[in-house]
Amino acid sequence: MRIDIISIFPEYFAPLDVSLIGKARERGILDVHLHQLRDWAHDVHRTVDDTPYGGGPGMVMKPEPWGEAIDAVLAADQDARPRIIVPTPSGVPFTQRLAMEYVAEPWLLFTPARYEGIDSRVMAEYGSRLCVDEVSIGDYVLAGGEAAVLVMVEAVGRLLPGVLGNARSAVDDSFAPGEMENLLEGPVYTKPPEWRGHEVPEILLSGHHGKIARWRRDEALRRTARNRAELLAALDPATLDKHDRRL
Ligand SMILES: N#Cc1c(-c2ccc3ccn(Cc4ccncc4)c3c2)n[nH]c1N
Repeated sequence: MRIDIISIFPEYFAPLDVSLIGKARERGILDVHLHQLRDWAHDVHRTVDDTPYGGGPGMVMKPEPWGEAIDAVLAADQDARPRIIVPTPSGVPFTQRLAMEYVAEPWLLFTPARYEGIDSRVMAEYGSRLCVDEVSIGDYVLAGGEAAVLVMVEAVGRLLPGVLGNARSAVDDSFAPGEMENLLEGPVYTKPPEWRGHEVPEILLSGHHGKIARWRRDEALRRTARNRAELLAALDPATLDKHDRRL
């Protein structure tokens, strides 16, 4: 997978050099290209923003630098087209299901903005011939889109084949479509078996895999009911057995 990111703060993406995503890049599973938007702002001050038409607070990012920057990225491979992802508080929710959709794409282009966002004509221009998604990582307001891109790149990158390794499957993740969709993962434990008077639940030491699976599902349902009761309402009744309904 290729990922391009255009930003006025490319240094914001240093975390993509480390850990899971960093290793995926070293192994050639993921290819990340960072671009400084100001390289396409040609005035002496390399200006990328201006006052909003119609008045109002803040500044809006000018269309010209973005258009030239996106054109330059598209020119990198004229036989392919990236899916463009625009982080914005006004976007559709970024979910595990959307992450799974994105991991199937060979090329993603993220356009994290600052100020009040990008002149709307930019995505109108590319939306006529490319897939352009406006996406939000949650119902709170950030100062810009870079943190959202870090979140999305990690959520998508960890799903790439070979990144999590054989020891870990994304199938068991909270929210993963299928059995875990709309369910939170339950508690986890490791050695020692007793720590400051707290013991590991006996069932997890039993070696009885069927009972352990049942216990984990019960704990997932309990935690979901406690922390995200609204998700229970969205549970597919077909995935609930009579034991679940007893809880
Ligand atoms: N994804 C996502 C986001 C953002 C976000 C993303 C991109 C930009 C660019 C600029 N801003 C600042 C801003 C713009 C408009 N209204 C208020 C603040 C951004 C915020 N905030 N909250 C989220 N969940």
